[in-house]
Amino acid sequence: MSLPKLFLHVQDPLLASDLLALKGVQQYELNVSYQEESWLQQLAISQCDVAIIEVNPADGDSLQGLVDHPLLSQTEFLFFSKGEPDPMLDRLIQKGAGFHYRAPFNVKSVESSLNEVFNELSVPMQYNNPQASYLDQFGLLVGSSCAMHSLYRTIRKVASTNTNAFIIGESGTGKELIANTLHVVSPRAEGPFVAINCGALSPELIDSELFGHVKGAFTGAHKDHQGVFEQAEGGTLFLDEVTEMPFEYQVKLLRVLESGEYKPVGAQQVKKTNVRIVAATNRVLSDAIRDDIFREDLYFRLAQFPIMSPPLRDRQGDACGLAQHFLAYRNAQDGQQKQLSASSLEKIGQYSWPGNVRELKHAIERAYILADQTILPEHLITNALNSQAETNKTSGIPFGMRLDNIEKIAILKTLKNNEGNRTDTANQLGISIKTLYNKLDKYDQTDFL
Ligand SMILES: Nc1ncnc2c1ncn2[C@@H]1O[C@H](COP(=O)(O)OP(=O)(O)OP(=O)(O)O)[C@@H](O)[C@H]1O
Repeated sequence: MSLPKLFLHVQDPLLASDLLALKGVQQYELNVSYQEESWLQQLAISQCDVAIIEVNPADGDSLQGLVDHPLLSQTEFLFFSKGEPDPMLDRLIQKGAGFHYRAPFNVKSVESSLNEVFNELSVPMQYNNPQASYLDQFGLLVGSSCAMHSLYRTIRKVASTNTNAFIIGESGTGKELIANTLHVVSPRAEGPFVAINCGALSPELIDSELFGHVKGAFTGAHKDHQGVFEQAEGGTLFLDEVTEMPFEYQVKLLRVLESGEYKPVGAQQVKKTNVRIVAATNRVLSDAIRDDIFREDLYFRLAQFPIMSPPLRDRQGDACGLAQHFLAYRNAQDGQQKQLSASSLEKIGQYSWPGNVRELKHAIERAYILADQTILPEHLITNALNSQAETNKTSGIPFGMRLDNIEKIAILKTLKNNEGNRTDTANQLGISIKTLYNKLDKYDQTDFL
C-alpha cells in the first residue's frame, strides 16, 4: 500500500529542519513546496493527506481560496503562524481545517497529530475470514480506504460545530448515511434525525410537510400537524435532493434559515427553530444554479461546510470489502454461510460501480438470492459486469422465487436501466413515485446493515 502523503510549505529554515527531524514526518511520503508558487495550487495537484503550512502575509489568496475548496475537507491542515490576528485563518480553523500552531512553536506537539492521522490512513487491507466484515466503521459508514478515512475526519470536524453542511456526491455513494453519521457523532445525537426527500414532496402539502399546520387551517386539517422543522427540533434535519425542491419553496426555506423562524400553516405565532440542516444533492451544483433549478443564495446558506461523498471507484479496496461486509450481514440474518468465489471478488474489484454502493449492495443482494452456496461471477448482475447473465437470470425467472424478490429485481433493474431516474422508473413500472421511494427505502433498511 502506498504511503500517506504530507505537503510541507515552510519558509523558516529552522522550523523546517525541526519538522523534518520529526519521526511523525518521516513516516509520510514528503512533498516539499516550491516556495514561489501558490501552496493551494500545488496542493490541489499533489492531493496530499496532510499539509503543514507556515502562513505569511502574502498567503491571503491561498487562505481565501481554501475556504470553499474541497481540499478543506479532504486534507488535514497544520498551520503555523507568528500569532498575528488573521481573520481568514480563524475562519478556516472554525470550519474545521485542522490545527493552528502559534510561535514560539513546540514542534513535538505536532508529532501526535501526525501520528494520529497516519494511523488512520494506514489501515491494513488484509482479507481473511469470508464470514466476517473486515472494514472499518465510523458511525453508520463502512470503509477502510483513504478516501473514507478522509471523509470520517471531515465528518468529525463538522460534527463538533453547529454549521449547516451540504453533501455533494453521485447517487448511491451514501449521502444519507453521511448525514445520519454526522448526526450520531454530534452533540445533537440525543435529538431527532429527520430526513425528507425534497423531490418527493407533494406540491399541495409541501407547506404543511415543512412547517406543519394547525387544526382547521384548511379542509381536512382535523388536528395540529408538526412539520419537519418541528419534528427535528434540537436535532438534525436532512434535506435530501434539495435541488429538486420547487423554486418558490427554496425562497421560503432560505427565509427560515436566515431568520431561524417559521410559521405553521394557519398559525398566528411564528416558531423558533433549533435544527442543524444537512442538505444533499447528486446534481452538479454549478449547472443547477446556472439553469435556475437551484438558488445560489440558498446554496451559500446551506453550504457553510461542503462535504464531498466519494464515488466507490475512488475508494481503493472498499468495493470487495463492502461486498464481503454486506454478505456477512446477510448470512448472519439468515444463518447462512454463502461465500464469494475468488473470481467474483476479482470481478467486483475490477468493475467501476457507476451506481456506487447502492449498486453493489443490490448486486450482492441479488447474488445472494440466486446463489446456492458460492456466489459466482454470473450471479453478480449488473449491466456492465454481466449483461448476458442478467438477461438469462432475470428474464427467465427461477421457479419458486419469492414474489417480493421478483418485484425487487424488477424495480432495481428498471431503475438501473433508467440510470437512476426515479420518475421514469415509476412511470414504466406503473406505480407512483412515492410508492417507488417507499419500496427503495424498505430495501435499504431491510437488506443489510
Ligand atoms: N459507506 C457505506 N457503508 C455501508 N453502506 C453504505 C455506505 N454507503 C452507502 N451505503 C448503502 O448504500 C445505499 C445507498 O446509500 P444512500 O441512500 O445513503 O446514498 P445516496 O448518496 O443518499 O443516494 P441518492 O443520491 O440516490 O439518494 C444504502 O443502502 C446505504 O446503506
